[in-house]
Amino acid sequence: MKTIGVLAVQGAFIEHIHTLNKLNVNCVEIREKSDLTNNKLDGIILPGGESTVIGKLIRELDIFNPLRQSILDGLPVLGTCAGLILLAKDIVNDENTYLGTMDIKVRRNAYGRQLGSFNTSGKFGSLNDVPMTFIRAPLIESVSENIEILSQVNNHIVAAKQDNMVVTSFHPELTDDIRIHNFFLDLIDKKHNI
Ligand SMILES: NC(=O)CC[C@H](N)C(=O)O
Repeated sequence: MKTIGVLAVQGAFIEHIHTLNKLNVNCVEIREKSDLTNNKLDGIILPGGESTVIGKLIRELDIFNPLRQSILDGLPVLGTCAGLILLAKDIVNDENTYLGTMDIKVRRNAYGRQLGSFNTSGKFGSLNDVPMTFIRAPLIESVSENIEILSQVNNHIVAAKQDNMVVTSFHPELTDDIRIHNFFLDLIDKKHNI
């Protein structure tokens, strides 16, 4: 059985755990450094929430360096919403970057206040009609050529993959649809070559 860590310092981590519980995997909440170092993780999920807060907390809790190194070493990671922002190498409207492991340029809160939250559905890779919940979501403004675009909504990139890293600007954990989490588990099985 796979062991999946879920970064659990702030944000919508419990919803990811509820989804993973439907998928017959062992879940570990990552709240401190030892949770990362004492468990043999097959993958990790960085949830939505507030990227500035999560970014600050992982530094304070000493999670930042081992987490970043594990991702650079190939640990499969699914970053949703704030998790996507944490992984981006370039954040156009934030003076900081956080883990900075993925070759994407993102804009935080890209839909503005009026359209801050909405639901839609769309294609994700080979999957159709995937429900997507956007909450003050970031957009991927540009990607380098080593990135596979998995989903676009209204001509905006909302999901992408680079090697061991998959990101969505929406929240797959806030719907009953388990296919994106399954996609992530498949990615782990196939050693990133989907
Ligand atoms: N739902 C979310 O994760 C929103 C992300 C948030 N706007 C941020 O910048 O961190």
